[in-house]
Amino acid sequence: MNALFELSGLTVARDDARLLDDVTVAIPDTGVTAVIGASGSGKSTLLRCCNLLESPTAGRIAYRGTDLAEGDPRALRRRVAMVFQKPTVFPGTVIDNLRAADPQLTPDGAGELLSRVGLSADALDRVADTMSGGEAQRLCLARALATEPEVLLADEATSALDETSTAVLETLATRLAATGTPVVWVTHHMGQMNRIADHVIQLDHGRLVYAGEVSGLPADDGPGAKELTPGKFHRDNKEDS
Ligand SMILES: Nc1ncnc2c1ncn2[C@@H]1O[C@H](COP(=O)(O)OP(=O)(O)OP(=O)(O)O)[C@@H](O)[C@H]1O
Repeated sequence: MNALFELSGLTVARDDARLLDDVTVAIPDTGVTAVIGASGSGKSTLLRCCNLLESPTAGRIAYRGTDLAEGDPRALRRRVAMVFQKPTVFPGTVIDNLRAADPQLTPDGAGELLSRVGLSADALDRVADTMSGGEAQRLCLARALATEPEVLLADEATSALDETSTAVLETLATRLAATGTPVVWVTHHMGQMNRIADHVIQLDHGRLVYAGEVSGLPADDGPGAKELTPGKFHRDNKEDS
């Protein structure tokens, strides 16, 4: 299997706590990989390491065979785009936001990006901070796609969104993956994992507890399991069963 990201002994320690503890795993270079686990299990930290927003205390990450520590973080982030739980729009209009990622973007190109995330091209001249949370998140996704990234990382990107916006983002993720742009998607929701993911990485207290296909997850966590309750995602937690 070709690895998109290869994590070797990845450890992140802060204030005597191990946010990630000796995680060794290869994230496949195809499809959607869901990163799951209870609140505080280290999902965001893992994703942030993949984008050089966080530095490991020990271990290494290779991106398509090249050690991330050897690269330029800004150049990497154009190739490995990331969207976060809370959308952050820049001052100015929608097209200003998109041009922050690609200064050469034409109005037609910008309209095309908006249509990919289910926003109307009429929104190009809207003041970005007047958008609803769901619209702002879609704009952030369009902005992330403006650099034509090789990979999309999404950290709980739909957790504050309504069903319509969630469905748009999920569809986009699976389409991106199907057209050669792998997606790594942090989620609390087993339903969402089942809808979009091909592969899963499961963390528990900073440690890797499962990596593989969705169908191979243990019954408690696998297809059909109920939604995760933050802080209650442990296979041996009888309250969850
Ligand atoms: N800079 C830091 N210093 C100390 N502890 C931190 C720091 N950043 C995160 N943590 C702690 O590390 C743990 C892992 O955090 P992380 O955000 O990676 O988990 P998560 O699985 O993404 O959680 P959630 O699902 O709630 O977003 C948490 O207990 C968090 O409080």
